[in-house]
Amino acid sequence: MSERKPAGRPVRVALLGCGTVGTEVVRLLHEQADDLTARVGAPVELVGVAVRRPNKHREVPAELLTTDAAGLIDSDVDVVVEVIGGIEPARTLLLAALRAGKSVVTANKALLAEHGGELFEAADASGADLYFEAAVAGAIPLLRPLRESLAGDRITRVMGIVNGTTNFILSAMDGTGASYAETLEEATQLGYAEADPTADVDGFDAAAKAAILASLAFHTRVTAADVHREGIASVTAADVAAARELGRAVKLLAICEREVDETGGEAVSVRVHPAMIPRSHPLAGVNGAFNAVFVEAEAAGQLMFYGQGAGGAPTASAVLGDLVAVARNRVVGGRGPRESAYADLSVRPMGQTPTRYHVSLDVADRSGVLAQVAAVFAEHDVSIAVVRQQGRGEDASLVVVTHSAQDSALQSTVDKIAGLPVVREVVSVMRVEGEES
Ligand SMILES: NC(=O)C1=CN([C@@H]2O[C@H](COP(=O)(O)OP(=O)(O)OC[C@H]3O[C@@H](n4cnc5c(N)ncnc54)[C@H](O)[C@@H]3O)[C@@H](O)[C@H]2O)C=CC1
Ligand SMILES: N[C@@H](CC=O)C(=O)O
Ligand code: NA
Repeated sequence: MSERKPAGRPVRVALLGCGTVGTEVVRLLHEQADDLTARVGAPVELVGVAVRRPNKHREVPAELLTTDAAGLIDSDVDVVVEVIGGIEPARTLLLAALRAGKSVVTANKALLAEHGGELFEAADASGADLYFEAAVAGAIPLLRPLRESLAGDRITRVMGIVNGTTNFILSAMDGTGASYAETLEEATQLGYAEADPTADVDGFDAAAKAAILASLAFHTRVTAADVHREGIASVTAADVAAARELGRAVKLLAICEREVDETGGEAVSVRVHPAMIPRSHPLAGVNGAFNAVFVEAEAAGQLMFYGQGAGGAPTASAVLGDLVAVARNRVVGGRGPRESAYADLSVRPMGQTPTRYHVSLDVADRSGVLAQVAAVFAEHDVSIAVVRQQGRGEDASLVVVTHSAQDSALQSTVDKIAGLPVVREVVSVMRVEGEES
C-alpha cells in the first residue's frame, strides 16, 4: 500500500452562514477531514463560522462562531465559503474576500446571476478562484462540465428542471392531488425552498440558474434581468388535467438556446416557464426535488445530468467538491477557469422566440365554431398541429396544439380567441416542449 505524502500548511477556511447547507458543510468537513487532507495535500481547517445568532448553533464548536463576517474574512484565511444567500451582505463580503486574493466558493445563484460579472472581475484582478457548482442543480456536477469538460465544444441548447421546490409541488399536483399550500410547506420543511419561497414559486430561483447556465454555455454575460420568467403560481389543476389527457406532464423548465437570426447573426434566448412535455420524455419522469438538465452540443451530442438539486447534504456535496478544487489550487499553485464572456451575444426578447402552444377552450357546440377559431390562428400565421373537439351538450371542449411560431404571435392569437363570442372559457394555455414541431 502506498503511503500518504506528509500534508503541507493547512488551507484555512471561513464559512459564512450556517443554515440548511452550512450545517451540512460543517458536518462533512469534520467527518471527512482525513480524506480531504489526503485529496488536497494539506489539512482543510475550518477556522471560523459567521452566523447571526451564535446561541442557535450547538453543532459548531463555540470558539469558531462569530457574528463578524467581515472580520473573519479579514483574518488569516485562504478560502471563503458563502452559504448565507441573497444579495447583501453576501456581495460586499465576497468582493472583499476576492479583492484580498482569497478564493471563494458560493452556492448563491441570486448573487451570481445579478453581480457575477463584478465578482469575476474582482477574482481576475487578484488571481483568486471563484467556484459555484452548488448554485445550479445542487449536487449535480453541471457547471464544472460546462466550464471545463465541454470547453472545446459548441453548446447549442441547455434545457432542464432546475428548481426542486416547484418540481416537488408540480409532481404532487400531478400525482397525489395534494394541495399547493401543503406541498410548499413540506418542501420548506425538507430544506428545499429558499428563505423566501416566492423565489422558487415565482421562478426567480430558476431564472437565476438559467442566467448562470446560459452565461457558461454561450460564453456571454447573461443576468437574471435578461431571462424571461414565469413561475408556477398560475398553473391550475385544469392545466395539469389537460396535460394528462394528452399524455403530457407540466414541468417548470429553464431553456437556454443559441439561435441564428434572419441575417445569420447569433443570439441567445433564455427563459423559464411552465411547459407541457410528453410523458415519454425523460424530464417527465423527474419527480420530487430532483433536477435534470439536458445539454446539447455540436460534437458531444445530447448529454443528460440528473440528481438531487436541493437539500442540505446534496448541496453541501457540491460545496465540498469546489472547496477541494480551490484548496488544491492553493496547495499546488495555479487557478481554476476564469469568466469566459468573449462571445458577447445578445439576448433575444421572448416575443421573438419560437415556441409552441397548447390551448384548451370551452366553446359553443355548433357548426362553424372550429372554423372561426382556426381562422384566428391563420390570421396570425400560426400553423395548427393537432385539433381535438369533444361535444358536451351545449358546449364542446376544443384543444389546439400549434406548430412552432413567434411567442408574440401565439400570445396575440390567444388574446383574440378569448374575445370570440363562441368561446365560453379559455381553460388552459401552456407552452409545449420536448417534441418535434
Ligand atoms: N437549501 C438548498 O437546497 C440549496 C440552497 N442553495 C443556496 O445556498 C445558500 C444557503 O441556503 P440555505 O442554507 O438553504 O439557507 P438558510 O436560510 O437555511 O441559511 C442561511 C443562513 O445564513 C444566515 N445568515 C444570514 N445573514 C447572515 C450574515 N450576515 N452573517 C452570517 N450568517 C447570516 C442565516 O441566519 C441562516 O442561518 C443560498 O444562496 C441558497 O440559494 C443552493 C442550492 C440548494
Ligand atoms: N430552492 C432551490 C434550492 C436549490 O437551489 C430549489 O428548490 O431548487
Ligand atoms: Na450543481
